[in-house]
Amino acid sequence: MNTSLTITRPDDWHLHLRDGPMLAAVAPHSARLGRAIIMPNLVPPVVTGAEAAAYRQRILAALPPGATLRPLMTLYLTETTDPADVLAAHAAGLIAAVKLYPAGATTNSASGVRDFDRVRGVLEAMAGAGIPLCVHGEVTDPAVDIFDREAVFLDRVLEPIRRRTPGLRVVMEHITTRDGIDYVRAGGEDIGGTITTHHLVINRNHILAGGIRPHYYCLPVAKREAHRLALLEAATSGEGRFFAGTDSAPHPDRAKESACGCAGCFTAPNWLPILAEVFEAAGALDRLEAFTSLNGPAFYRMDPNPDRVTLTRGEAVRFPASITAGDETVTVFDPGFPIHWHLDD
Ligand SMILES: NC(=O)N[C@@H](CC(=O)O)C(=O)O
Ligand SMILES: [Zn+2]
Ligand SMILES: [Zn+2]
Repeated sequence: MNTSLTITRPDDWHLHLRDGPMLAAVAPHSARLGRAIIMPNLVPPVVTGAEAAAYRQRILAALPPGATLRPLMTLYLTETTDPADVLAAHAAGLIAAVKLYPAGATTNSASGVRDFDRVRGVLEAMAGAGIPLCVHGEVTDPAVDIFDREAVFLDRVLEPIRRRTPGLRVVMEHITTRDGIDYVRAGGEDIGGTITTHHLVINRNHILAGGIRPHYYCLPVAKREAHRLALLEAATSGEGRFFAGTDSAPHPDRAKESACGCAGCFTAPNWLPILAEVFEAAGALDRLEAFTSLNGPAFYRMDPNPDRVTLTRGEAVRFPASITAGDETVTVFDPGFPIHWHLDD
């Protein structure tokens, strides 16, 4: 049995760092990554290149001394986004991607896209410049069952967009279904997909059986076990088009433990040890590095990080159940089984 594993320093290709006191509290938990794609769904959202530059400075200021994390900024796509601003921000090295939220699909998505025809010009400009579009892939049609919203999005929204925008590079974020896995697999060189740690661990029973568990509620909502197994198979396959994006999405406990609890799991403190445990159980520890450290940069056309980290297996590790952010507490994702791996100092 492996007792230690040295891999290229991991990246996180989907991370929410928030702002203000929450940013100050959560940023240190991602400080030892190589890079992270920073989600722009602040209130108000990060829409322009200038806003992304300012947010990047706030993130850097929140990181502890010696942090290795390099934030890769994204812009929040709106129906009034200016293609020239996107191109300029990308050309200046300020942004790595643009994020598409269907309006109303998830946390802080009210400024997102309602009419996809209105973003045609931006998407064509992005295709021309090779700028990836990161997609929250769920339809918002209230007539569609919440467990079907990802699969329906592929047919109704994503496939038409990709067909009429040749060359557009797309990351299907936080895939939760076998349909999503199959779509990305069949989609050619221009599409990749992130898979979260929590979706490799929980299915919908974890949220709903034996009492409602708000800390397992995130969007897209976890699906039935067969889907989790499809995600696990894809993540551990080593295939280049699948890579780790934690979607670590901290919310105050007060906002989650509520009659209308908000969506998001906070995994930044323990996602890598959990992944090591999950890959070990699947007999795929030798493919962890591809998922956390190699496939993502290859899709984003970047080099892997130049340095390495070591994970060590030992006694079960106790992670804090929650952290403090200003006056709030934020519960850390509990995988529900012991974790024996930790990241060495
Ligand atoms: N995943 C979530 O459940 N929540 C994310 C938004 C998102 O990534 O959809 C958040 O910002 O809280
Ligand atoms: Zn999302
Ligand atoms: Zn997210």
